[in-house]
Amino acid sequence: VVGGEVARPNSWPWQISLQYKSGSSFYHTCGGTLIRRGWVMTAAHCVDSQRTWRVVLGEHNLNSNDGTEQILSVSQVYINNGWNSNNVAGGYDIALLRLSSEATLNSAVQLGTLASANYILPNNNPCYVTGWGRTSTGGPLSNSLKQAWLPSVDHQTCSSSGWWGSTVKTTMVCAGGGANSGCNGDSGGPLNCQVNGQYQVHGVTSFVSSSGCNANRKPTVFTRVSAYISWINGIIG
Ligand SMILES: CC(C)c1ccc(NC(=O)[C@@H]2CCCN2C(=O)[C@H](CCCC[NH3+])NC(=O)C(F)(F)F)cc1
Repeated sequence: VVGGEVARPNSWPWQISLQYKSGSSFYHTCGGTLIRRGWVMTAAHCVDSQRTWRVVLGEHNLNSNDGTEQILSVSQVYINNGWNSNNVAGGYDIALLRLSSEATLNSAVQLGTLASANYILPNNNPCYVTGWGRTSTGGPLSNSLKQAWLPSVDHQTCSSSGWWGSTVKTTMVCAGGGANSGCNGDSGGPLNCQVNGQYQVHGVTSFVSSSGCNANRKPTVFTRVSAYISWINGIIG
């Protein structure tokens, strides 16, 4: 997350850290959202390689014991059939992770509320991007979970010339486009938008400009969760 601030610990209790094993250690690689006690939603591009994954719930500082963490392994990865790892602009950048055991819900670990099927955010809807991703283009990951104010940008604006043009599809959500943005390592995490006074998960962090995370008029692009509700329900039942 570029810009914004460190979040109050566990104030986004559905945010998870997706980590992969290398040697005898695990490393943060992506974010995700806890959507059922045994299921996490993330980005397909986060899990389209063969690795040993684990999910950390109730995380705040990646490098210290907050006392609220629950570490669960991943028993199955479901990548949307439409995903093409050579074409992030094609969309379908969404995956589900079956956890090997169920999360315990408490003040630090809660389920995210997903957007309603087919719901389209109006322009400039209040939203926050959250994650442990780079804090500047090419910079380091954040030790602590960050949040940044990132109002939605409607498709008409986001797909116009000077913005993303035809790279962005209607199955995506844009947000930001100024000084604040998501950045590498925030992938797969939630775009948290306030609808009817409730924070709901409307996006899965998918891509930013390769010329810079907070490039002007290149909003952070998210998979539009409301386009995939039936796919999600078909898998988690
Ligand atoms: C032109 C279009 C197809 C296109 C648009 C944006 C990009 N962006 C990028 O490649 C930048 C640079 C590092 C990773 N990255 C990204 O945007 C990666 C997704 C890469 C998927 C492809 N392997 N996503 C993120 O960093 C994010 F924003 F989700 F946290 C690449 C291609």
